Amino acid sequence: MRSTPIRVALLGCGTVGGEVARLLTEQAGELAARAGAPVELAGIAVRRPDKHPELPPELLTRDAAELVAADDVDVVVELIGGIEPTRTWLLDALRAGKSVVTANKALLSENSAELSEAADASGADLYFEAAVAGAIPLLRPLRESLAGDRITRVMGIVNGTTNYILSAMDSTGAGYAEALDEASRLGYAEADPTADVDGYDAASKAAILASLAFHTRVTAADVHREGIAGVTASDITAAKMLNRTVKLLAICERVTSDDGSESVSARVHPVMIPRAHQLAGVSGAFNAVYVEADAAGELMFYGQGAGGAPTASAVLGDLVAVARNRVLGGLGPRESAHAALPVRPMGQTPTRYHVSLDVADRPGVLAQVAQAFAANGVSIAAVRQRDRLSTASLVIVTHLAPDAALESTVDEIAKMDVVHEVVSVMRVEGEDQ
Ligand SMILES: NC(=O)C1=CN([C@@H]2O[C@H](COP(=O)(O)OP(=O)(O)OC[C@H]3O[C@@H](n4cnc5c(N)ncnc54)[C@H](O)[C@@H]3O)[C@@H](O)[C@H]2O)C=CC1
Ligand SMILES: N[C@@H](CC=O)C(=O)O
Ligand code: NA
Repeated sequence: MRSTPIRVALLGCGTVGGEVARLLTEQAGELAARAGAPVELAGIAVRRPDKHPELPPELLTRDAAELVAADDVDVVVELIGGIEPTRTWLLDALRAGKSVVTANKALLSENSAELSEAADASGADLYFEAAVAGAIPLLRPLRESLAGDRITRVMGIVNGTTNYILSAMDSTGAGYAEALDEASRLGYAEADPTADVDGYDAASKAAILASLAFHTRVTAADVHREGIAGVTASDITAAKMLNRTVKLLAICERVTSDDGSESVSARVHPVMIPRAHQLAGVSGAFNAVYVEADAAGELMFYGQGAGGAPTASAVLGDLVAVARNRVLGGLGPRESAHAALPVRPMGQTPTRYHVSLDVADRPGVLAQVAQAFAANGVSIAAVRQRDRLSTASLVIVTHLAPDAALESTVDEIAKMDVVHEVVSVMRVEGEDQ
């Protein structure tokens, strides 16, 4: 084993950073054996040193920029979050040839091109396994194991906080605010939990997944985003009546047009899925992601998607990889954006809708509603009555159609005199058994 240590600057010592500091210290011997050199903390940047009596005081600093610039730092592990000043610190580190390990999906989904270019220019590594689906090894399989395959779809639950809330609403009927408070207390939520509930966090992750899967630069701004704030008790009830449940999904697809041209679609929104679907059984802060590839077929990745220790596991895996590269003189995977596929707008993306309506109880109403679907070119897969005793409740599930056509159909229906209330509208995935 090499005796010269790999020196690590740790930026941030909160939920994830605290666990990284603990594991780095407790498992120093094991990590050194795996990395081929001792992996040592050079310093830890924190906001309030007095709040960290558990850490050696000589390691603590309030000056992250100075720590990043220190001559004896080889690797910067960033666990603060947000765009600035972290972007500047990480660019400074990479430009100085220091490798970076980060869990910061918000930053990566906006600035990964700039960060990757800085890493390439100086011959440094940029690793970010913890940024998507916490502990689950997902980005490494996409970047490395599947580098020889053609990925067509990546779909899954990538936000633990919203999954925790939706699971609670579905199983115990717990209130939204109560479940969110609990998710924050357990360390799953972002510092500002609107990033979770409004879908920003999942959209950042979708951008990272789509970029890696389709070898194309996709940013958070390219991802269609809807959060769970609009999911009502009526939606949950409507889903239950269809033997379905509601999940917030990130869906990244390679779409081939009739002329053979390819594009990328990336979206995050609530979806009704059958209870028999494997994603329906993923509850609490767990995440699960399906990957479909031409040769590999269907793969599923499942595990803890949030929380201090699970996320720290992914960070430490990256840190060992970076340390090994330093010891052996190699480099980790580089950005792969050669395909440069265009991003398809949501309106043109094929989706399926579930629409639940309260309508006037008289003959001809169903025909009138069905006509609105037909006029927009949307074909209906199934119609049933929500309440078996009344013809005044309709549940319609469509076949695939461009999302914009489905949206205009619903707008049209909502304005009809015979439609008393649009009880629930949600996209659907998966076939009923
Ligand atoms: N908590 C989780 O389950 C997961 C978090 N992440 C990401 O990991 C990163 C960290 O998340 P958490 O640990 O949950 O956040 P956190 O809020 O618990 O920790 C961030 C820490 O950074 C400190 N900090 C803020 N500004 C600072 C500055 N200028 N200098 C030094 N320290 C500063 C804060 O005081 C806080 O202790 C974020 O990018 C987050 O998105 C990724 C996956 C899972
Ligand atoms: N806030 C995030 C944390 C992990 O990425 C989540 O809830 O999934
Ligand atoms: Na991961």
